[in-house]
Amino acid sequence: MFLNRITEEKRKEVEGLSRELTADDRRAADRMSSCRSLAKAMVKRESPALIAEVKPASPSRGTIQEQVNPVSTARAYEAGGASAVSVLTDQTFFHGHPDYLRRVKEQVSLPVLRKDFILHPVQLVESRLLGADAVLLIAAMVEKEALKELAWEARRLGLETLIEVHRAEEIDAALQAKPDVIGINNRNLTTFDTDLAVTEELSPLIPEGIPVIGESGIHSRADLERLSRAGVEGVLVGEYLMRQESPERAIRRLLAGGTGCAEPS
Ligand SMILES: O=P(O)(O)OC[C@@H](O)[C@@H](O)c1c[nH]c2ccccc12
Repeated sequence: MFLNRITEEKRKEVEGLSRELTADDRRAADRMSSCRSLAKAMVKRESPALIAEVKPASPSRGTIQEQVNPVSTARAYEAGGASAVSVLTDQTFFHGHPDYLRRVKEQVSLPVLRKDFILHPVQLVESRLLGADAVLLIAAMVEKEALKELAWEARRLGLETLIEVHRAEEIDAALQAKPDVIGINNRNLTTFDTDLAVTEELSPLIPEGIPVIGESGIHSRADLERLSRAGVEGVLVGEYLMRQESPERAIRRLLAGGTGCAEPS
């Protein structure tokens, strides 16, 4: 199962990081601060706020974009009107890279979300050093107490948290960890089935006052409107944007209406 494989892989990375990060690195992370807020960027205007993702590949789709230039992609996202950028830093399954995040943070002025599989605090220190403003935590990946501790440690380091749920049973653990943003993943990380109905079912179960975003499987203006009707403040879009010749125009179309059709390539 995918989550088990990824957990195994991440445990190895955690061992490496624990050896590599020096006491100086850890002190530097403690002193860093961020002034770009993902949660504040999720305020609802006419259409939901858009988090645009730099996603070179995925386990369900294989390679999405062969030659990725994370900086020009993120710049195009910003120019098109995205409210935040998400950067996959996992190399093994998503062909991302930690350095992509560092470079994107330097070159765009939007809040930057680190998309990876975090199960140990040392990955939060690394995220802070890379310049992440927020990190993804996946409720299905860790026990309830561990989720709380990771979220607490993230906050201590000045990182916001996007806590992701896919099943109603995970919502309580997510809320107890006091996330800055809740993400409802429309994709099941075991079967990779993706269904926008997941956001429609779970969104009413989340109390007011915390920004909610719908994640995965958004390919058109109609999809975005559907999630907007389900009450989300934001949406997270990866593959669709990575396949567009002009991600900038694609975002404009998603946010401003139009046909929602993919551009001819
Ligand atoms: O490419 P899509 O279908 O637009 O999905 C983006 C994003 O939601 C997806 O990449 C994602 C959601 N949760 C994750 C957790 C880890 C890695 C990736 C993800």
